[in-house]
Amino acid sequence: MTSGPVVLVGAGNMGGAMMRGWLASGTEPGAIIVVDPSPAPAMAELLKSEGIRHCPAVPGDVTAGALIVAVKPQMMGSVLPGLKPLIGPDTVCISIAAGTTIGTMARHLGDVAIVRSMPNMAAMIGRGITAAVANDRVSDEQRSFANELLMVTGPVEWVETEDQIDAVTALSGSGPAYVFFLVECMAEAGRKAGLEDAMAMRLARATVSGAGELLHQSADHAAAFRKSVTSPGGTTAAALDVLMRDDALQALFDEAIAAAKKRAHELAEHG
Ligand SMILES: NC(=O)C1=CN([C@@H]2O[C@H](COP(=O)(O)OP(=O)(O)OC[C@H]3O[C@@H](n4cnc5c(N)ncnc54)[C@H](O)[C@@H]3O)[C@@H](O)[C@H]2O)C=CC1
Ligand SMILES: O=C(O)[C@@H]1CCC=N1
Repeated sequence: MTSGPVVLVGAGNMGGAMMRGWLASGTEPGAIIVVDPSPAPAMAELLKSEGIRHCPAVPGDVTAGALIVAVKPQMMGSVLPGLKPLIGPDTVCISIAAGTTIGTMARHLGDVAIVRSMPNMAAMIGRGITAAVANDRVSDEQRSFANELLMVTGPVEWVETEDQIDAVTALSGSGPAYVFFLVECMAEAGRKAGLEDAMAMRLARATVSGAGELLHQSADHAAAFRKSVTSPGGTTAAALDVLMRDDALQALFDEAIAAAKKRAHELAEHG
């Protein structure tokens, strides 16, 4: 099954992160083929320097061992039909696109082995988290091959239903953006509290990345960390009283994640 090359369709931010992960984990450049009509200059340079075959259009002489589709969701409908020639009886097709369902992929690609996955942007530094679901055409061997290809950007969680992938998209797929916005909000609040702009941003960034690193390095519950920052009657308690009042922040997150999940369903409908 692994005899065919790994064909990456779309070498942008996410596809590029995966490709760099494959190279770092020892995949031979000759075992990778990239299909992308307009890769960014840095990516085009990397393909050249690594000696990775770059095809601006789908090649006619390749049967993929794994086919990884990493184009924008809105492109999926126009890109998928052209990928059929890359698929042989043993190919496992892996999508990382938000929203596009296994059903939509099968409509374009045929009754083939399909894994729908959702990584996140921290894949770019090998610190992502990916969830994946497989259709019933995926063999154990194909599933472990897919797992190997996905885990180069961080841990992989396998879920049972596609509905869960939409929830994953809303939580961890889009999640880095919520954290970046949190940094922006904290910095702005710090500025209003009297700090100079750039310093407020430096403090907010370092706070969020440091807290993230604590979570990364320890298995302790987030609530346990929160409690150890919070002295009774102290400054943190005063701030948390505001953030937790009437479940304010929780209610906002409930609404935000439900909106993202709904959007994933809408993207699926337009697939
Ligand atoms: N950016 C993120 O944080 C995350 C993105 N995703 C998913 O990953 C997918 C890709 O997103 P990004 O990497 O951010 O997008 P991107 O815009 O950085 O990359 C897309 C790439 O596809 C290429 N492309 C365009 N038309 C093509 C075609 N016909 N054939 C082959 N390649 C083509 C573009 O040249 C570009 O290099 C999306 O479906 C998105 O839902 C999933 C998780 C996180
Ligand atoms: O915003 C999006 O649609 C994609 C999916 C997860 C992160 N970015």
